[in-house]
Amino acid sequence: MPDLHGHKVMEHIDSYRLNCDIIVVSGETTFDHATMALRKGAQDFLRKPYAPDELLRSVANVLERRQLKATNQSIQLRLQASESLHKFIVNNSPDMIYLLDHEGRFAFINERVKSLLGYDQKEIIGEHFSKLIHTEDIERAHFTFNERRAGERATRSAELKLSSKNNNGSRFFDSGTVPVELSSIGIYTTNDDKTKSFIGTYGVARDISERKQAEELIKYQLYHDLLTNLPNRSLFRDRLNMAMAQSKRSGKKLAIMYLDMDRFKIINDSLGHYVGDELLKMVGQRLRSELREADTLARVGGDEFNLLVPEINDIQDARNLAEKILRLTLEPFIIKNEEIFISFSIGISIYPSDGDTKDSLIKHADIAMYKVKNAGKNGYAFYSEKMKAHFSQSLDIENGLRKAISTNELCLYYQPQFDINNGYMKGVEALVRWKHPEKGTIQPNEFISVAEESGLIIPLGEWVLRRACTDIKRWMEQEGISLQLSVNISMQQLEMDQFVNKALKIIKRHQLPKDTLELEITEHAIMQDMEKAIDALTKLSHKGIRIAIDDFGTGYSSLGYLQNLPINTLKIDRSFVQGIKTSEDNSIIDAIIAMAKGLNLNLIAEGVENQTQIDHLSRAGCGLAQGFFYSHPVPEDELLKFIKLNGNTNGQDSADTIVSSDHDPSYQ
Ligand SMILES: Nc1nc2c(ncn2[C@@H]2O[C@@H]3COP(=O)(O)O[C@H]4[C@@H](O)[C@H](n5cnc6c(=O)[nH]c(N)nc65)O[C@@H]4COP(=O)(O)O[C@H]3[C@H]2O)c(=O)[nH]1
Repeated sequence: MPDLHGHKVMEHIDSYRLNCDIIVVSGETTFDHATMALRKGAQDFLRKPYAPDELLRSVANVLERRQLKATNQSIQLRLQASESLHKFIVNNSPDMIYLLDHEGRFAFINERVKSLLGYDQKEIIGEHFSKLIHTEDIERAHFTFNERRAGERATRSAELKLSSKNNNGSRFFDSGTVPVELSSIGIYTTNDDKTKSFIGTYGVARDISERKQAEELIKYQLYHDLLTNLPNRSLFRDRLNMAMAQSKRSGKKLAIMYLDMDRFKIINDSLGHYVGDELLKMVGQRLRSELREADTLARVGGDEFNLLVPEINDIQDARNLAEKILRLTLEPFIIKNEEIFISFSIGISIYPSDGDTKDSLIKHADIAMYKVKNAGKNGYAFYSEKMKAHFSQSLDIENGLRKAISTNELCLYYQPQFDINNGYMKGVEALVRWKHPEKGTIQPNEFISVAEESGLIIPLGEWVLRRACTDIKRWMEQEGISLQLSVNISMQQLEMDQFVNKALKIIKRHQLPKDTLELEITEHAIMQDMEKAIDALTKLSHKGIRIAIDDFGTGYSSLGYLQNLPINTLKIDRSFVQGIKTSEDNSIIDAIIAMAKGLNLNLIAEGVENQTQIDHLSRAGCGLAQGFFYSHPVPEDELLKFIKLNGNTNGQDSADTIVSSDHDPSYQ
């Protein structure tokens, strides 16, 4: 190359990064020249003159090196790819992967530590594992890692709680804490003498927050009422157990309150289940917000709540709280723009004086609550031993009555009703009796109230109505007797949505003439739910069923409400009739009769026992009467015997015989 220096050629090759190897063949023989050429990238330097073999060897060497270099490069590339693949896999693992040295310090941790606990990897490398363990679990963590040192096998996985960097990660189950399932394997090296030395720990920690959350939810559901989010019966009993143990130690009393929402069923039935549910939620919230942290309010049934008040000084504390709860119900609850007023019947039992087991305390509070219900609701009562005797008696009656309805132990007696002026029998009132196989005949006063409390009045009332209609229909068809029939119904029956339809069905099936049946309901019962009463009674009245107000004068004694009700008859209560002693001093009963006449209602006096009463009633203008003066309630056969004897069907003849019966123990 006469015009170009070899170095220039090499610079050119270098600047264009030409993929070729250079062997310099030069006439320059100095050492400097040769090193310069090699420094600039020549693979070999041959001095001229050279032997061809020498050049061939040099080319072969360069080619061989070139081949080796290419192989080396490809191995390196593969290694790099494999390393980044492993790095990718490790760092993108859903689990935290770590390596501890023999002192328990992190030698490696994957990137998962950032998303899981908020730390950068470099903040953790070199730190002791305890930095990541929640303080509660430090001891367990040490145990886990030490256990691993005892053998080569992986430890059984342990559940631990880790702490996050900033204790406010919202994704964490319990703020700042991440539950993990951790497994670890000891790493050992084999010494020259074949013994093994521990050099560290390799392990994986898996986030189990979701599983724990699900477990926690299941646990919550087991111990809470999901509608109100209040504790349920199980949790209440647990807390009561604990509170009793605490009371035993401290010597302080505790109170249990059994709260039953009055008339919830009616609200639920009339306004619908949505309103009922909302009401329960709102009631729970209102009560809860006024209680102390340590008190436990639980929902234990549809409309029943239990309240545990631990550590009271004396029963005055419980009294104050019960009064406060009743005050809280004075404000209405507003649901769907509707104002709903509620009240509670509250029974209270005190530990240790009213029981030393949780069952007895709860039961006694329940008994006291029933006492309040029977006394007119909306109040509270403390349990007493006397209540228990009454309660167990009621329970016996309830159980017996339940059986009696299905085994036909009930029967009907009939008490005739007479026209005062001519003595004609106009109708009969059906009165239920319980023919107890051991106790003999039981009077309704002993079981009607229990039937009402227990809800048994519904099947009982249905049985009475059906049987009375069957009887009167038979008398009409077989004996040619035509009488009016009075049947008692209770408010609970009226409140039942299906009652009207059921009653109409029974009457239709028996094809009773219009106006034959008169349903009697007490003034007091109507007042319990005036709206419902008006609605149901109006429907019945439109179908030709007569309505009578029983025990008139004992309730509100106001005629104002009567104008809204489809009433045909007022039954003057026995107490007024029995007040008639002489013919002069009877202003109250005279006023009642005058009012009824003013409203154009039929009047029937109950409990007439003597001629003086008859005379006065007749003078005052009361048309009908029933009572022992004429007849006690009698069984069907006696009634029919009397009618046959007197030919006394619906006012054809006059009654001059007093009907009596030795079947009824009330006859004297
Ligand atoms: N001292 C006295 N008492 C007289 C006289 N005349 C009648 N009585 C009694 O007065 C009660 C009249 O029935 P009530 O006012 O409807 O009062 C009834 C009624 O409220 C209820 N009852 C009876 N049967 C039924 C029924 O089938 N359904 C419902 N819901 N209640 C019923 O039980 C109450 C008591 O019934 P009974 O024991 O049969 O008592 C009857 C009757 O025996 C009298 O001259 N003097």
